[in-house]
Amino acid sequence: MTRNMFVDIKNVSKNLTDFSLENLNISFEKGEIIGLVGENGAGKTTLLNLISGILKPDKGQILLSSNNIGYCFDALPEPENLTIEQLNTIFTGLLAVWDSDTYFSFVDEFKLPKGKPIGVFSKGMKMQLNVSITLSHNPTLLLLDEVTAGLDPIVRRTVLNTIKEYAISSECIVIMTTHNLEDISDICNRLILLNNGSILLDDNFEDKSSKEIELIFRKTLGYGDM
Ligand SMILES: Nc1ncnc2c1ncn2[C@@H]1O[C@H](COP(=O)(O)OP(=O)(O)OP(=O)(O)O)[C@@H](O)[C@H]1O
Repeated sequence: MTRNMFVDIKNVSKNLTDFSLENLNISFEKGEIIGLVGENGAGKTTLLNLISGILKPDKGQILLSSNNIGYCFDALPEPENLTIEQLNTIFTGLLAVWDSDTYFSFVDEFKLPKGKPIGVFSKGMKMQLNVSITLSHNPTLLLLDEVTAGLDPIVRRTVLNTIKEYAISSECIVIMTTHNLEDISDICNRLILLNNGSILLDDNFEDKSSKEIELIFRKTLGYGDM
């Protein structure tokens, strides 16, 4: 699949009560898997919310090549009494782009039970379902907010591999926030470090270890070596 995809953020500012993101300029292109890192409160989720349209910029504009966005929040937002099968029925009715076959292929890959209420799922199962839903409407832009937080090493690896495979086969843009620098090392090819609403570092890379990324992170933020 070849698609001409971009996200273009131009002179964007957003003021929240005690936080502001000032005059942000940045672009993303197809094939990029961007790791968005920064300390707690740096503005990572705010930036994802601006890109997705959940938040509107006070100034500037955000241009997207497509509105088919897959936004995976850090918790499963669907009602807990529903089952995987019922969710399929709902999304089939709601979304013209919903692909049931893809949905059930992810559900089967993750070995998730289709008839149980999702509220009884473990954290890892919920995140695997979250990812399955996010990838089942052929999104051209994936926004992933801390999708590996609290996952055991095996589930984390499965989730990351699934995201990477989707990113490569669909040539979409992935923007992923994480506090785990191994996630960046494992699947990303671009690192963005946000601090207090500003971009401190924007680095394209191949094959960097999480240790090397941590050193860059610490150096850029002015912390000494460990
Ligand atoms: N709706 C809102 N109204 C007011 N302030 C907000 C709102 N949403 C976020 N903020 C503030 O904006 C700042 C950035 O929050 P954000 O969630 O974007 O940070 P983050 O980098 O994702 O943090 P974390 O790593 O802890 O998840 C914080 O100070 C937060 O309190």
